[in-house]
Amino acid sequence: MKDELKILAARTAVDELVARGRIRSGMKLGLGTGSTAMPAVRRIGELIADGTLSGICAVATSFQTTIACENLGIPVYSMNSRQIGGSLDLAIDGADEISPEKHLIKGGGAALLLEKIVAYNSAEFVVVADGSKAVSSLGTKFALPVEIIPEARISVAAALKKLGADAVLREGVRKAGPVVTDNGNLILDCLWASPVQADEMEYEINRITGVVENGFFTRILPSVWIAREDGTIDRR
Ligand SMILES: O=C[C@H](O)[C@H](O)[C@H](O)COP(=O)(O)O
Repeated sequence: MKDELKILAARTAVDELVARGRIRSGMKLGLGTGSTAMPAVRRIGELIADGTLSGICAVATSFQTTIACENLGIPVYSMNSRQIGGSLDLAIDGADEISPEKHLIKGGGAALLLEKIVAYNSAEFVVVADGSKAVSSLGTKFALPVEIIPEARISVAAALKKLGADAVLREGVRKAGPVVTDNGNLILDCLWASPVQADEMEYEINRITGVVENGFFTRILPSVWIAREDGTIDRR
């Protein structure tokens, strides 16, 4: 059921954005990571294949999405390429949690760094999700991913403790040892005993030496498509 809702949110968002001209031929698009972003990527691939969209230049936010784009025939470029020039027209992605003020937690798939570079350098940011992602507050349920330089594992965990967070090193699944991100870093997953002010915490965590990025996304206001269990779409 949840998978169907993810597909519904993703496809509805892409189709409405195309119908309203917010996704157009020739655009530079950021493509997110994860099980909800993927059907959006697939839909964009279909619209390229049937000729509805042409001249799309995409930036993928992970190896997973890069491989999907290769399979779907979506042209992928680096943010630094001449075609992209460091900024995008629109980025579309999933989220792990969405607060009422549309602050996000992202990075459940450890792709937060490139996702944030892409989102924060896009003129428009679109988030697609199933209803389970809409929450009343952030910090106490889904652990905030923090990408760190491996050598700073202990010192960053201690600094996060001073910010009230219990930080746990993310372990690999079907791999001995920790998760290593696409950028060669580690992930600390952080939980607080009570809800946190995400915009302040996004800033404070990134001041810790050895932190590369954290999964709070508060500095760009996304347009959100959430598929509810009854099959309706909540647009925020
Ligand atoms: O690192 C992964 C990303 O931030 C994902 O967009 C996020 O974890 C949501 O993933 P999913 O749509 O699979 O729940």
